[in-house]
Amino acid sequence: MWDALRTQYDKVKDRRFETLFGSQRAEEFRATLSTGDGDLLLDYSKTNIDFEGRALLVRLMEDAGVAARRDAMLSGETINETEGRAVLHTALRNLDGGPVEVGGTDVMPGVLETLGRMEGFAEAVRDGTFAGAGGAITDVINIGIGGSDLGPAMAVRALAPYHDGPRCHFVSNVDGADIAGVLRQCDAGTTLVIVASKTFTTIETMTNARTARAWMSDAVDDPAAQFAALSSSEEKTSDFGIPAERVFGFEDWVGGRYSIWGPIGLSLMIAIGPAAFRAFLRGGQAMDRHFATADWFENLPALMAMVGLWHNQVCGYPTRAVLPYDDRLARLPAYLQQLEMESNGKRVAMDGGALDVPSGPVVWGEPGTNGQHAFYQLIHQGTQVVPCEFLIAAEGHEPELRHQHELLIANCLAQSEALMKGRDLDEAREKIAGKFEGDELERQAAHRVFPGNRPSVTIAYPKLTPFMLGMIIALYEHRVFVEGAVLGINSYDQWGVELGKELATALGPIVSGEEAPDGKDGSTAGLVRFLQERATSP
Ligand SMILES: O=P(O)(O)OC[C@H]1O[C@H](O)[C@H](O)[C@@H](O)[C@@H]1O
Repeated sequence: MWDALRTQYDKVKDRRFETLFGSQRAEEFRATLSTGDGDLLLDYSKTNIDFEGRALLVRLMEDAGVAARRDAMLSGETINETEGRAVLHTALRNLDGGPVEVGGTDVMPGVLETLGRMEGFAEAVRDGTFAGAGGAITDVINIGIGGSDLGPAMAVRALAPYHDGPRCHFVSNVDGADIAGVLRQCDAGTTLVIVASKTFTTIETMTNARTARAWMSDAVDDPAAQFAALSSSEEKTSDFGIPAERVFGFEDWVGGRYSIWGPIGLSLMIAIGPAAFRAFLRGGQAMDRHFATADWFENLPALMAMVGLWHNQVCGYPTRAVLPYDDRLARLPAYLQQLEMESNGKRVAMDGGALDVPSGPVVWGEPGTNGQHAFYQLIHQGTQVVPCEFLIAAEGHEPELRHQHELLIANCLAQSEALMKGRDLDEAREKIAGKFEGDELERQAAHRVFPGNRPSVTIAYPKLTPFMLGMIIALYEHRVFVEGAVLGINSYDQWGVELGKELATALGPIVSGEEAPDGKDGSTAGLVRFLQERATSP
């Protein structure tokens, strides 16, 4: 099927897809998920995918058995084969969807019980029933990294208009600068520290948690009373001294980068309240139902995956830019970097054999319009094609600034139009005709040509509500699933992060001077010496 797709690409690669727009293209190459809480539209008509290409992409998914694998995931089978686990983050948002079994046991009673405990605790923090030594909680610090940070940090920022709880801070980096900057803003007597770590062994998180505990001990008599833990290892949380009533556990079938929907979302729940958090879950659930049942031609995650596979594995475009025209989604690109690149950045298929196609693009991005004044130059005129993904809401949360939102929309739509249409030499000449002549006119005009024919998709929605954010995140999760299933890889392990961790542990005593850097390569040893010699504090 890849060969057929490559042949299709060779056939269409010099065609300007702008010319495809005739009677029906815009309607045929978009899909909408309509719900009572808002509609989500995916427009992928500004790509070089035509009816033939799309039919081949659907066959690619069918040949890979994506539907069967999807059903296996949703019904709790052990699809994460390299770790021997089910993949069931969908159960965390299965609010009224009936039983989900893992190994013959329904997991839903446990999921709903934990959700209820989280809600009770979040309410108590919000209404002051749960207080610190100095009174009602004013600040919450979530200490976690990777999946235990990026989800809540992204969502808390995205849903800022719904905040009516204490302030939320996020500490992730082992660089002391991160925690020092946050602690400076908080009063220990009125701060709740949430230690978020699925494994409760991650060195950055445990180091920051100990620093926070020491800071708290200096100010309050019982620091453990102002700590909560989110983890799948309840034994380790009690070793750290966090009482069971403030430990919110989850099972190993929730992957770190898919964990925002459960206990790892506690800081978000405290910020926006349990009702809004449930709306977020319902948004995810609406996308799950759509993904499980919609025809591939209408299925948003599948269509997003088809576009992704076409651009990276078939056309060979090495990166993809995520460009939210929604400032509160500023952390979405970072969140998606983990979701997509940690899930599908793999060179070996499930059977251990090498992949014969690229493993997925580098994902990057920044909110618009900021990026327009920075890296869009390369997107428009650089030598490589960067498929773009635009996100835009019909309205913002600032009705009094409607004129600014209209400018935002105009800019977003202008970018995808410019990428598609470009500007040819004649138009470029015309623009500057009065200013230059002869050879100089030719030279100057060449710099003002935009090749165009550069693909993008646009995701549009009414407003960034908790429900809508839930739909958007679940859309991306299932897109990753479909791409991984087509590539035949396991999207749910992450062995690629292990080697660096092992080497960092071994380098610890060398950096602190307890051991000599003997045996290290010359570059590493030289860097250790340079940094040791220039450190002025012990
Ligand atoms: O939640 P934790 O167990 O502390 O893990 C935090 C993160 O670190 C690991 O190295 C993984 O690469 C991530 O997938 C994970 O989200």
